[in-house]
Amino acid sequence: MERKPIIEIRSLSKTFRGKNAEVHALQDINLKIEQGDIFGIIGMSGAGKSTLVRCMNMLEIPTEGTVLFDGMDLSKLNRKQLREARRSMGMIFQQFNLLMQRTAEANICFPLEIAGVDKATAKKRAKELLELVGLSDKAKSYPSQLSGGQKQRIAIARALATNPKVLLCDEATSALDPNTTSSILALLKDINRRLGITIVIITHEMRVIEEICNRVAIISESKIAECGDVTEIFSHPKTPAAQHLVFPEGKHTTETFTGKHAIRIVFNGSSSFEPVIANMVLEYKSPVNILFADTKNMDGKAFGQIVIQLPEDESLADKMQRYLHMRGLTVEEVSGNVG
Ligand SMILES: Nc1ncnc2c1ncn2[C@@H]1O[C@H](COP(=O)(O)OP(=O)(O)OP(=O)(O)O)[C@@H](O)[C@H]1O
Repeated sequence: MERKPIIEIRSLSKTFRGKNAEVHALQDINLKIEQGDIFGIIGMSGAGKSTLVRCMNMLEIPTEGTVLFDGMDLSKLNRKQLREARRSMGMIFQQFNLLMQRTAEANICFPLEIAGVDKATAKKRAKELLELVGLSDKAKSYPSQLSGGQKQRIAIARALATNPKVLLCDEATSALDPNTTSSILALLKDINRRLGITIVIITHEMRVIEEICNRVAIISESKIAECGDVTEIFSHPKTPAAQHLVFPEGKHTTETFTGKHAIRIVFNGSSSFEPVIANMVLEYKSPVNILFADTKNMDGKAFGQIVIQLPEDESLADKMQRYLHMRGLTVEEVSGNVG
């Protein structure tokens, strides 16, 4: 059953007009982000990711096209309505953007003060949120006294203060070390599960998509190159932009397979990361030649591809192919370049 889109983008383009030149930052973008998604938008630097996320809350006004938030066309709202809609979309940034002269607690209270919430209620909410992000003991600390990961936790608490339906994250982990990145991603996942908040993540890091997203859009040169379930895109990247992200340069082989019975095994997450080829060799007591391999283990599931050369013997090669099929793997004969 299709869930309701919380954000829908239709035929969106954004052109920046400078004195001498125009930059087409986004061209004909169409996207549906459904309620409860952790939706990743990945692309190289300059691809248009930040512009896209800023168009979602109208921090950037699209040149053409429509942004529907919870069914409302944002371009049709008056200023007051747009302010209200924006309160339903929290945002966090790479550089945290905390107010340095305010304590952690006062930073979290800030959007509530702007929304006209009384001080006591705002403080109570800040206390709950500090607990949620695991920093109850830092209420009175100033940003300069906090680590990067702690600052991002405070920024997340602040973004959640007004009970948003969506949390927009613009490179939220790019300034953090790998361990801190993991802990922030785990917190975002927890927020998504416990509070049902839809999360949109802009990133240039594959690991962010791998660790927490269920849907992904790959943006390349101002356009959406591919969009879909993370498992589907990772197992069958179709466009060069997606292939480049999933199997980065250097991992491709330029070798040409001319021999008989070269097969490509695609791991699409439906099988666990068991040593399937080793087991097959043991079962049939005949070696196979691994010609190319690029697999990754995500959540205990295997993704990627391996190209192997099966034995010359037709009936044995046939049996081996069936063995692999039985284990839920996609197997196809290849010749030529597999990269
Ligand atoms: N305010 C602006 N005025 C003019 N050009 C802009 C403006 N903002 C972005 N651009 C241009 O639009 C293009 C897309 O930029 P954007 O910041 O959205 O990319 P990005 O994918 O987020 O890249 P990065 O990860 O490096 O931030 C770039 O060519 C950028 O120079």
